[in-house]
Amino acid sequence: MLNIKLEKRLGDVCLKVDASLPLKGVTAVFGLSGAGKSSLINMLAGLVTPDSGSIALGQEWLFNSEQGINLAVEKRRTGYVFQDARLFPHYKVRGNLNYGNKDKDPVHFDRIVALLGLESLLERYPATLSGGEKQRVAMGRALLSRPRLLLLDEPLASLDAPRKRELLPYLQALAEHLAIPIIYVSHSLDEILQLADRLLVLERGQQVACGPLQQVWDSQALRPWVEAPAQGSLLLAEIGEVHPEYNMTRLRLGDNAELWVSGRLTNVGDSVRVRVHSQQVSVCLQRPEGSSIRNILAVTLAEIRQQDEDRVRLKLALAGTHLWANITPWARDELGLTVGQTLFAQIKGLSIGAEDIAPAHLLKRFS
Ligand SMILES: Nc1ncnc2c1ncn2[C@@H]1O[C@H](COP(=O)(O)OP(=O)(O)OP(=O)(O)O)[C@@H](O)[C@H]1O
Repeated sequence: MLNIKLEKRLGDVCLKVDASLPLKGVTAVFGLSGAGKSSLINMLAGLVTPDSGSIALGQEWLFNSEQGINLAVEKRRTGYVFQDARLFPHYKVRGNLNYGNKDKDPVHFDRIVALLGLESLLERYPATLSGGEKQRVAMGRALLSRPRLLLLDEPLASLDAPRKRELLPYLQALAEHLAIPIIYVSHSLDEILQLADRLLVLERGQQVACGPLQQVWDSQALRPWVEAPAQGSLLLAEIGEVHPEYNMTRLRLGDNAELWVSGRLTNVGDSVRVRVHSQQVSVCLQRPEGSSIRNILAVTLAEIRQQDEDRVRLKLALAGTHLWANITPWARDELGLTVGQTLFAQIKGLSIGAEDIAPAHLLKRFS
């Protein structure tokens, strides 16, 4: 495990983290600006010294205040990728990749180049690369030093939306193939959904949650920062078949429940996690007939929570998990909802697209 137990005063903020992370997989660190995300990974890298605590990577102490251990940056063997790629403009991509890399193993070099799709870029200068390509080179350089821990500080933050979409599959490939812990700082839940299998949430330096993504997503920890339209449930599903006539795919949820989503997912049998926006879920007392809505699921009302003046959140038990629906207080009163009753949840097929579906290989492996 990567065991982190740290305290550090940073001006008005006291950063306090106590987390135990697996030695594989992506842990996203989420929090508002100033929450302490960068300070945390700077402490893991050895760039900032904690006031007290310890960091153990497997059997080795990187830092232990009681034992007086504080491994130097270069001895920690962490790879660090910043928001901007920080490449040397006068070196070609090949030179940038090899910079500071004493290990000249060509097999390792080729593997990293292939993983990040850098083959055709090797003889180009950074000035000729897109923002996404530069970040791929920065990741390659970090990985060529064979790090034991990879730290990514909002690597997509400086990119526009198309470049972000272009880089995501490479990050997903890293998450799948690297057998080291990856700490990914982000304040984008979309990115976190696509990449992370664990989530650590910081609020003004305090760790308010740390655990498997689905668990933290479902807890109250994220609620204060997620605007109502972005609220949603994360469900685990298995890809079923593509519709023979329409551009839609069936996902299997368990207990014979299924969900039709937009688009064609052809990896039948693969596990995915799927986000269902709470605003896109409505409920009926009887199974509706003649509806345009493709997904009508029998659910049990598990909880009714008044979120604010305008919104009531319903927790709906379904196939061993649950789904959240946002409705108005008026609808709650008119339907006379009570906990324990059977309802029919309706979810538009069009409301779940590619950006809501992410591979769940890591989640499956570590759960
Ligand atoms: N050396 C320092 N001395 C005093 N205060 C500091 C120091 N370093 C960081 N801080 C403060 O600690 C808090 C956390 O900073 P940090 O950069 O870690 O936050 P962050 O979550 O990464 O924010 P952002 O998303 O804006 O990058 C901020 O209020 C910052 O001003």
